[in-house]
Formats: sequence, C-alpha cells, structure tokens
Amino acid sequence: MKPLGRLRLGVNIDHVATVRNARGSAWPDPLRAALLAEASGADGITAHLREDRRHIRDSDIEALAAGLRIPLNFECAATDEMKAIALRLRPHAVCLVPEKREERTTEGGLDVAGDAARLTDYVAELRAAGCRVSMFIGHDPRQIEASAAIGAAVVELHTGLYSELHAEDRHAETEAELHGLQKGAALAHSLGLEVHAGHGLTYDNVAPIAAMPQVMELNIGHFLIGEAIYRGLDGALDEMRRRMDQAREGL
Ligand SMILES: CC(=O)[C@@H](O)[C@H](O)COP(=O)(O)O
Ligand SMILES: NCC(=O)COP(=O)(O)O
Repeated sequence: MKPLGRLRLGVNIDHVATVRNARGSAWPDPLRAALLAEASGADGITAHLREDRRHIRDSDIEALAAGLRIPLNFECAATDEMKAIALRLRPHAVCLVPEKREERTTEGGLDVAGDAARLTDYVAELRAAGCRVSMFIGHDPRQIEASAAIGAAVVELHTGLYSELHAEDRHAETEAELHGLQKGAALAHSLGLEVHAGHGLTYDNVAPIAAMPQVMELNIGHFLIGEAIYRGLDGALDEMRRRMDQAREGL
C-alpha cells in the first residue's frame, strides 16, 4: 500500500517545562521552544497538561494556543477540568490520554471501550467546539472499534511498548508488537479513522513506525528535547524528519 500522504511531525515540548520546573524559574520557556520547532519545520506542537501539572502548566497551554501558527495538539485526561480548558481555548486537536498520578510516563492506552457512553458525550462537545478529537490507545481492536464508534476522528497508537522492547533488543517481541501496531493501523484506517502514533520514538526505532502507510502523524517529544542538547532543536528535528522521509521513500 502506498502512504496515504506526507507524514507530519508533531513535536511534544512537555520536557522543556520539566527542565524549567526543576529550578522553579521561568527558563527554558516551552513557547519559545515551540516557536523554534515551528520555524524548524515541525508540523504541529503537542503539549500534555497533566492533572498534577508536573511539566506543562495552564499558562503554557494558554501561551501556546495564542502564540502558535501551526496546530496545537492538546493532550489531557478526559476530565471535566480539562474539557473546560479545551472548550475555552479551542485547540486544533485534543488527544485524550489515560493518566495515573503515580506513573512516570503514560502507561498503556485509554480504555475507550470501557468508558464509551461517557466518552461519546465528551467527544461530541469537543467536536462541536471545532476540535479534532483523538484517542491515545493501544492496538487492541476493541479499543480501535470503540474509538470509531464514539465519534473520534483520530487514534494515536501508543508506541511505548514497542520502543521499550526495541531498546532492550528483544527482537522477536519487538516484531510482534510492531505487527500488532501495523494491524491496528490498518483496522483504524478501514474504519475511517486518521492514524497517528507516538511515545518513546527515537532515531533508532522510528523507521518501522514511519513506514506504516496509514500513519499520518508522529508525535515525538522526550527524545527530541534531549537530542536538542547536542544538535540544537532545529538539528534534532532535521535528523528526525530525514529518517521519517527515508522510511517512507521505499513504500
Ligand atoms: C501521552 C504521551 O505519550 C505524552 O504526552 C507523554 O506522556 C509525555 O508526557 P509524560 O512524559 O509526562 O508522560
Ligand atoms: N503522544 C506521544 C507524545 O506526544 C510524545 O511522547 P514522547 O516522545 O515524549 O515519549
């Protein structure tokens, strides 16, 4: 199958805020990083306003919503508090993610099937406000089908397990997880969902994910912000873009 279109790179700037918050100061500023990413060819900016505000804060989301020219993908838990923020700021996209207060990072995908009735209404309100709503899920067919059924426009497939297995050189398990993601992407596309992917992606593991023809957008943060220490943010993005395009070329 030929790719469905040019693969977009969304840059997650959460961990610029992590560094800022480590010193309780105003520097480095996530908006400034987002504007640099925009100037360096990012197709969108992702920011996750966690309920505990451990990195991105309300004021960051407001500054991003007001200051960006490229689309803002607002990641949040499906709570009333977050919905009120989204309805006020009306970002281009809202990606609903599962959250556990004690987790180090997002573990697993959202249980859309188990919360379908509530999420149907939740998504409808965001859609009515003009937001493109996405579900951050694993590749379980039940969750993909439920995402289509509740009216989501997009699913973002969680690549965290794939990334962990890849980093640990667990080749057979990595391949099995990749196969699950590939099947999930095909199912989601067949149901009319736009397919995105992200979490834990790096230069070393991005190619097989970028080569999935149904995937239209990758959201990448932690690795790129770290790599920017060595290459600058523009250099870090350029190299990721190059690897994404290269993976797509052979299709
Ligand atoms: C949902 C997701 O994959 C990202 O937003 C990621 O969670 C970045 O934030 P954390 O590192 O706090 O999990
Ligand atoms: N939704 C995934 C994301 O925004 C970036 O995740 P990571 O690259 O910071 O792990």
